[in-house]
Amino acid sequence: MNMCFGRNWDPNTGYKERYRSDGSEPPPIPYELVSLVKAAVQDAQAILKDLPSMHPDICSVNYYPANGFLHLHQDRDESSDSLRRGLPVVSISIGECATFLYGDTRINKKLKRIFLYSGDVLIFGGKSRLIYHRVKQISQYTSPVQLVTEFGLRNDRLSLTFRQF
Ligand SMILES: O=C(O)CCC(=O)C(=O)O
Ligand SMILES: [Fe+2]
Repeated sequence: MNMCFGRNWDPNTGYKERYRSDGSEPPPIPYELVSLVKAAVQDAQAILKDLPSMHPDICSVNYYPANGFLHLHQDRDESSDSLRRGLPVVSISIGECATFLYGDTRINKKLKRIFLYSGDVLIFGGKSRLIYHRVKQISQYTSPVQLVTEFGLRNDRLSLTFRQF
């Protein structure tokens, strides 16, 4: 399940439809999140000197239930300029831990694996902008207790993925 801030993006139609299915435009990305994303990229640039800066104008929110997953894909619907410059994709994980596979190949057994826990920020850009990636599975009972008790995010995961069109 997917919803957007900033620009409308749909896994099937990409950025073609400006309006959402109810005819409304997506709300702007909250500025606190824009600042957080820019600060995360700046922090990463301290280590990866040639990681380009970006100003996010799209935030896509994915909801994963306990049995959720996301098939192998590249994020390549953005403008050719954004892709050519390798403007980073920044993704923030909330809730249950995701097993995230990635690599420069579609061959499943060659993909690398990382675990994305609640609060983790994943950044890929520069020459890694077009990596293949997928969410293999969601692990239960890995969410911070506070998310469960205060927000009822039980057995679920949200990811907020920011890009510059
Ligand atoms: O949920 C994630 O961590 C990845 C999301 C993703 O790859 C996407 O929205 O394109
Ligand atoms: Fe993606």
